[in-house]
Amino acid sequence: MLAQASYLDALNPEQRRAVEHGVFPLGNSTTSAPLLVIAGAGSGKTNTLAHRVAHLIVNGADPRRILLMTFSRRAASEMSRRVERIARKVMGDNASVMTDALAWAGTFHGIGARLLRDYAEQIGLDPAFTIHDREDSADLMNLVRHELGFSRTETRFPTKGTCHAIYSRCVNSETELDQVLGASYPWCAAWSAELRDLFAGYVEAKQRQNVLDYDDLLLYWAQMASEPLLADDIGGRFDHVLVDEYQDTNRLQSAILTALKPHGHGLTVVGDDAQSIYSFRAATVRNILDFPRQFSPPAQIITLDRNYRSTQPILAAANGVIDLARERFTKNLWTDRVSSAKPQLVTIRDETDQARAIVARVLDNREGGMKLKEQAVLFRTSSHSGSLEVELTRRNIPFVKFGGLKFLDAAHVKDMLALLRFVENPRDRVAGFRLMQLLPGVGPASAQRALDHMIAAPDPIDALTHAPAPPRAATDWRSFVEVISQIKSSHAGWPAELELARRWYEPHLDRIHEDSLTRRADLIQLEAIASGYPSRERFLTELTLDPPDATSDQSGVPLLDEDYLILSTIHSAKGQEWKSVYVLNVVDGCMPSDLGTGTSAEIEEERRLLYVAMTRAKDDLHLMVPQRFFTHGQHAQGDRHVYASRTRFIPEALLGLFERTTWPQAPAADPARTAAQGVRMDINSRMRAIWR
Ligand SMILES: Nc1ncnc2c1ncn2[C@@H]1O[C@H](COP(=O)(O)OP(=O)(O)OP(=O)(O)O)[C@@H](O)[C@H]1O
Repeated sequence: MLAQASYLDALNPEQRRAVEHGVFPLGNSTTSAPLLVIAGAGSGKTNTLAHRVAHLIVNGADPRRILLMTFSRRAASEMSRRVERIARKVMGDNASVMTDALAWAGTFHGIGARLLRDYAEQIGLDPAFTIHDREDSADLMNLVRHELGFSRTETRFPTKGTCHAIYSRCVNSETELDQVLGASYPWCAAWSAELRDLFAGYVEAKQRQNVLDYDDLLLYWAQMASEPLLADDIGGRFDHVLVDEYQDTNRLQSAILTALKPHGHGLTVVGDDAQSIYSFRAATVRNILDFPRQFSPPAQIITLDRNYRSTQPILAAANGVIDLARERFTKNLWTDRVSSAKPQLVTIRDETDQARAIVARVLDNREGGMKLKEQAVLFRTSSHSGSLEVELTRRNIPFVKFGGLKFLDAAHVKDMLALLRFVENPRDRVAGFRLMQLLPGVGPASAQRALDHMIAAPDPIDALTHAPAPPRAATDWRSFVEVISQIKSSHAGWPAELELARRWYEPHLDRIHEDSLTRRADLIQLEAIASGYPSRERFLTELTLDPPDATSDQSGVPLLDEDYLILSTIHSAKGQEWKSVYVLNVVDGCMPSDLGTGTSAEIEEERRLLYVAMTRAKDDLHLMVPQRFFTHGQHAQGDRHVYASRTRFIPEALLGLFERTTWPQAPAADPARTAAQGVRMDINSRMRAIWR
């Protein structure tokens, strides 16, 4: 007998089929045939996956043998919480014991890092490897580029960021360098031979320093899984492997899955091709399309096409937008949430008015009882929310911004993490370079000498202790060496060592940054975050792979019971929903972005982005169309205002799906502004007249 299933009653028949697929009675919960759930926006994908995991556990699956991979750490912990809530209905307090044991829930990269440490010895890795984020990787690329003399070439060699992006594209999409250059970086094609040398040098440098970059976590994992015995061993650790947001995985990720579960037993993937928005990270929608036929017999497909989130008019408009996509696989969504309010297409003068219009609307909603937290403003690029942030600050309206500058991107937070990373792995040159150059009197040459001295030694920290101090930095050098050895000898222990690190760093912080007071607050916050991790290694790994979202210029994420408006890039809004949603700058040049209008594949991805943004709204959707907006120096002309037109993704034929409004509601109501618009002056001739 299956464990009582009344907790599944709220699910619709398709969701329920997906949840119950291949779940066997208690004690016999082994494996099931592969399952693909194609789930449209708001069709309860996350809900269904959480129920499936709970259902597996309730029916005897061992939570320690469930591998659950999500797109972000936030999504993984949210999923674990939901699983517990569902399982609790059947198991009572025992549920938390079981869900706490869901140790293998995380992102692909995070899980990869853990497995690589577990198998390090067998694959020739030192398990104490540290992980470079994208900026560190670009810095290391830069060091190698410099060593090879490419930074001194006559015509300009691609920047470190571009070099790293090309490298990353090659390894993630498993594509030859020349092909990547031809397709995505034609202006760098002449540097093919040098780039090849650079990438070879970069790989050797990483290995000498015992560091892995983001891409390596998948690349090494895929390599490890290409050895059948190891693949078998890793695959054998898990009875069930479930993957969310499968549309945003790349070829390496699908190769890893196939290697772990060649017959697809126990494998469940969930995704929506209409929401695929990460092709710039080499994600490929083909992973979803090809999934069923990879197995024999093919995977079972269950489609969820009932949307529970949005009202019918919002869904009709979103369907209209995605209907115009060149290629589509999922069906249109339907809902029974009736409403007479169509989504609004709001024409406004410029970005300042856009901000004022939104604030007015947000406050109106709040008057009507809708919390700020139930409202979100979404945008294509982090910089687009500038005017709005000013308006909100001016009006004293609290907000939290997701996406864009991350907490960990702030220089001072990176400095502290570099210190911990250097203790963890003293061969990590990027970390060492960063730290040593914080000391007054230490430049690149003396830092390089010290690091060279260390790299050859069997005990690099001991070598550092005995290295001669750079002549102009004697005192600072001594306290630097001291703090490194103190943390290394772990007298303080984790996480207390962070306080040691901070005390060492604070005088440098005060010297380097004028706003050191706010930055200190970030460091305290970092200590609070650290206390949630069992060890220095786990803290560094998890934080590097999936940094917290809050920006450092706020005083930290507000407490849960406070109310605040959500500002988010569309990419970071993935998987979320709000009662009322405003989308900024729904104009050509922003959506599609100026940077994304190259190929038709890029344009299609921009269309899906608008679709993702629109499908976040439950009751109320406003698409803002400023007639003038400000672009940042991508063009020869630099920063400037341009006249914008409504996005091409909403052509005339779709206008009937929207209510068209302007703001301020009656333009004539502001006679001063209307009058001012009629004024024409010739200041040039007045200026000339001064001198004649
Ligand atoms: N069977 C159901 N009955 C009622 N409401 C449901 C049901 N399934 C899901 N929902 C509700 O629908 C909304 C969307 O669910 P969920 O967030 O799981 O969707 P999703 O498919 O992950 O969305 P997206 O892919 O767009 O992020 C949630 O508010 C959820 O509570």
